[in-house]
Amino acid sequence: MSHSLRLFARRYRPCRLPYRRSYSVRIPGDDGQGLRDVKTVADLKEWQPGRLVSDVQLCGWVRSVRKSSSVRFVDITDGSSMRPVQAVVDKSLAADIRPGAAVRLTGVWHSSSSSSKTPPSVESQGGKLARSSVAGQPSSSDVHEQEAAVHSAGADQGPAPTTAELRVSEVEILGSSDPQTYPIQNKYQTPESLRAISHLRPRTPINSTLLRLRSDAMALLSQFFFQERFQQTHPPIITSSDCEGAGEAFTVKSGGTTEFFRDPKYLTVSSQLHLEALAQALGNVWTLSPTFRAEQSDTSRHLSEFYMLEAEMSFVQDMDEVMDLAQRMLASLASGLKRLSAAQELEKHRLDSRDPAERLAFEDLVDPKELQQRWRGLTSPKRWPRVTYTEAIEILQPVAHMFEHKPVWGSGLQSEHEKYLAEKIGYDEETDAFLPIFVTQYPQEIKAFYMLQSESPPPQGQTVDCFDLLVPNLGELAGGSMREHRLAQLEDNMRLHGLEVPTQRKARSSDMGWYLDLRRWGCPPHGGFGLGFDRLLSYLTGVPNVRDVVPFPRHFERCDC
Ligand SMILES: NC(=O)C[C@H](N)C(=O)O
Repeated sequence: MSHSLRLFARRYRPCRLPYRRSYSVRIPGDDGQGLRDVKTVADLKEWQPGRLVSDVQLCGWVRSVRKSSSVRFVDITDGSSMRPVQAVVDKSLAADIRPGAAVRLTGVWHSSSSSSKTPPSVESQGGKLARSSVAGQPSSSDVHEQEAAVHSAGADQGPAPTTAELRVSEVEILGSSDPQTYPIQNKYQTPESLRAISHLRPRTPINSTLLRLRSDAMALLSQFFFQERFQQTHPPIITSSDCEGAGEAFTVKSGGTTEFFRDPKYLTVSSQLHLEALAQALGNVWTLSPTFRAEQSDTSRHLSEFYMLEAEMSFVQDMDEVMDLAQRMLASLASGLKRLSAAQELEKHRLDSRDPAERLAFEDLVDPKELQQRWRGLTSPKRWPRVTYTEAIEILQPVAHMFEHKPVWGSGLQSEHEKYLAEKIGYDEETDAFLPIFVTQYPQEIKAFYMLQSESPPPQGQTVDCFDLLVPNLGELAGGSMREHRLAQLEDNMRLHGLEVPTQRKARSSDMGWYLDLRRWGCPPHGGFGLGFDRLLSYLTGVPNVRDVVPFPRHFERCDC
């Protein structure tokens, strides 16, 4: 090594980065090397070091404050668990600890039985008595009272067993809050009223848990596809085509007077066409991307901006393989979620909730028995039922009087039909479960131009190799198909659907020439599906309105912040 190189090497010798904790909980002596894996409130609540530990630092938001004559019982959350952790703060230090405030508290962590001051019974705004569970000790897990709502009561009583808590010696207010104006109340707030404050809604216990479940689901899906050797890809959001057939597109406009991209462009209604291009290079691909539809449907199932999970498989000839993948993916997701805290907390705290406001919030969700039937169906080892569209119409026609729209071969299935089929065909008596069902081979005319014609259509008319995945209450959760991979047939399909078939490839073309190109060079048989991620979450959690599983919902006439 030359002298100058040696000097350079010495000067820029790699050194260990100084370790800075960026977690909400800090345990003294933890050098970040994983000696103690206590990083969040969720970890802290579980932590049983078997001794008192001083200088524990806890950052979080105050969920509630309860008063006794000498101390304040403060519930602190950092968003990592549905239930807060309890901090006990001397009255003299607690003046600015208010619901909603961001704080850093330092103190001694007690995780075993010791003597402590016993707090009062507390009464909520609604006048209902909120009880604590452990020998009269307020526990972070069962009462959530606004400071303003709490009546100071009773003298201190003798020693009692305690739950885990931080006995605080130092208080820092990192972001103050005025409880008189703070819109998140510890009383029941309807889903509609919370939707009007979507920037604050995630601070409520159920909504923050739903967002954690959403995050868990994304991680599990990434893991699933990674193990299946699918490549995760990023198809574009701005696209040149609005004629995919999936729904009304939003047009993209810049502020200026000229057309920014020369031709009109749109927000994507589905990543499928671009995924097909990527699948022809990478094999099997998937994405979980924002998708936009300008439909004016003001229903509990529709959003203008939603996340769609789409997968595309190359060298697949049999649509059963695509449906098998969809089933395997959902089963793996549901069983993975069951092992993680967000789903477990939603299930457990629905049963053990003592706070009247929280109980009311849980009552807004689908009945727990039905929810269990859904999860049992999703994780069932049985193959989910598969019926053709023609068979589905035959099932629906004898009960046509039950529906507003007549089930007729050649027309699309209405959501009332889909829900009926899902309940009728999907219910598995043996396991008391709702298996999702696949309805396959719809008439060609009512489906998108890219779908492959079925080889043996029914006498009623031509069908295509496609499927919809239906579940009770929600209807369509996913849709997929085999794609027409032959150029001439694809062009015919486009004409049949009234789409212009581009004759020449033009530079910067906004037509479908690029999509036809894919058929010109090495296009194997392929197929895939798209699944409404937000709908899936609403199905899994029992949240009846898809607007409540999305942090910032956008839908017809609403795009608040
Ligand atoms: N990737 C897919 O198959 C989804 C389909 N393009 C749809 O929008 O329903």
